[in-house]
Amino acid sequence: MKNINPTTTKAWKELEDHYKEIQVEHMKNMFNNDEERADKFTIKWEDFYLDYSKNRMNETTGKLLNKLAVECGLKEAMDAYFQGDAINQTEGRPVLHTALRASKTANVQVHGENVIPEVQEVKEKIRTFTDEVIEGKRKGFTGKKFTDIVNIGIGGSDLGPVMVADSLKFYQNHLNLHFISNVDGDHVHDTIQDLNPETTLFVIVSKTFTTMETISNATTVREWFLKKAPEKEVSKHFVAVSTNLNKVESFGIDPDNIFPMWDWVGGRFSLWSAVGLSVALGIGYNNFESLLEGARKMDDHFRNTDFEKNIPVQLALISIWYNNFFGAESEAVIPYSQYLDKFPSYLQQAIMESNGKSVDRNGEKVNYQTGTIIWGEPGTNSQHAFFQLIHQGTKLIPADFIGFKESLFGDQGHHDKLMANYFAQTEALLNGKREEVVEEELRSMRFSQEEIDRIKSFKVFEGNNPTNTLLVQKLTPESLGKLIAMYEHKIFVQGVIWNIFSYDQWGVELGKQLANKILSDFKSNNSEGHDSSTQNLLKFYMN
Ligand SMILES: O=P(O)(O)OC[C@H]1O[C@](O)(CO)[C@@H](O)[C@@H]1O
Repeated sequence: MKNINPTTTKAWKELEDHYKEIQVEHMKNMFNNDEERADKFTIKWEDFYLDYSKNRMNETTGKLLNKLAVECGLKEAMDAYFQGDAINQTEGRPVLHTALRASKTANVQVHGENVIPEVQEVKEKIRTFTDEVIEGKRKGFTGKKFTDIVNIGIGGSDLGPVMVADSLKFYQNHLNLHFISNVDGDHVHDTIQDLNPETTLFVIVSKTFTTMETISNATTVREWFLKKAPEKEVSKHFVAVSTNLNKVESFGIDPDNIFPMWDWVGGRFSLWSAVGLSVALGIGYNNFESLLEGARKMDDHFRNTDFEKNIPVQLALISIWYNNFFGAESEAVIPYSQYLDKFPSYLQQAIMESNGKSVDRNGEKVNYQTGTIIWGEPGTNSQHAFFQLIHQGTKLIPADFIGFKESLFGDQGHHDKLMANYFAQTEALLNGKREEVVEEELRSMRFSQEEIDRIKSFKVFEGNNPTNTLLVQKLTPESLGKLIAMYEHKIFVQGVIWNIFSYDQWGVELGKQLANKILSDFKSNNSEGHDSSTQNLLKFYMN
């Protein structure tokens, strides 16, 4: 991979000059001056329709952004990513979540060995296990069928599975899924209080099996279970997903109940592995396979499509355009589906843990902005919460609008209302509302000229707010797989151009270390050795 400071490329310099022209242009005029604009900035692929014409860009912008990608060596980097080069250099590992959904006949080499047969073996294990639990062949210690599945994990070992389980709830079978992540005891106790140990299966997910939150929650749950069942029955009710087989066994989990994962899969990209076991249990193995199939199709699209028509590449470049040239700090993701409620928080980890870096691949401090802040909520709820700021605030907030042509329950009346809002918002953000229109409207409502002059400025919308509109046929396991993989590849492209390592997360370590120190301070009632603010707070807490 090339280690190029993107600001030193020719394309960057040209984009800086070009920005000065675009910055003062209103998108409304861009549409008025070019009848074909919408078609030019649309990518149709499978059941995805991406319209990115409502962005503050023209054809020159597109060309320069693509040139930037070429100069930063994106194509070579993509080859390195898919073929298993150790692109996670600070941890010396390849980044191969794509291998988890590759076809059976693929050949992906890690340290000279094809990993696909191993991946297939674990998938078979997931299939057999989930079928047995769903069909009631695998039973609890009193011979009853399982009714509840509890996933215990945090970060990538929670957010991916919980988001997918929530998003695909429509496809869920009779098993009830629960997720425990926070080390807050109220989370675990609130969850287990209504559960029956005889019919509950616990899936402990931790890549390292050392994470404080997960091990604490798993231990609490195990103690709770042992109040009702003898020790030997743990094997019927506890399974684990991890790379750390020794630690799992010493926790007391039967080796047959361990689903391995690999260090070449990052936690926040691991839902495609056995980390998705709870999902497979909840929606059945075939639906889980469809999720993977969708992601594989997006991998193929990303790998084999020219940059100009490549969905993840275009989304990444547009995001860089706003982040690095317009100075936008955040991006909103607004799914028009209540089922995608957890999608923005899933993306927060995926995007911010990956690209929230300030040192480049040469170990130098960067002199440009990197990772964006991600936030969002489903439409239409978000419209009644924070859209005021997007429409009339002082900040530029590019937004992705994700919608579906078909609703799942088929209530067309509701769906039309939902989608009317989805289309209306992007139109309003684009066009805004001019002063003359406001005046006209107030006049027709019989406001006096004096009143009109007093209030009209508050009712003006400048518009020119950028959005990407992604319209997908229907929310299915396959289309969700495509959607997640689309953002995964967007993350990759941005990391390449920003010349940062997207697949480590050293920034979360310091807090963990200090928490362990403070925990031991509690035991000895010691508040010394901290800054005076922390010291005062510790004293107040401990006394
Ligand atoms: O799966 P583990 O090892 O318990 O780690 C959980 C999470 O902790 C992190 O390392 C840091 O938050 C994430 O990257 C990871 O997804």
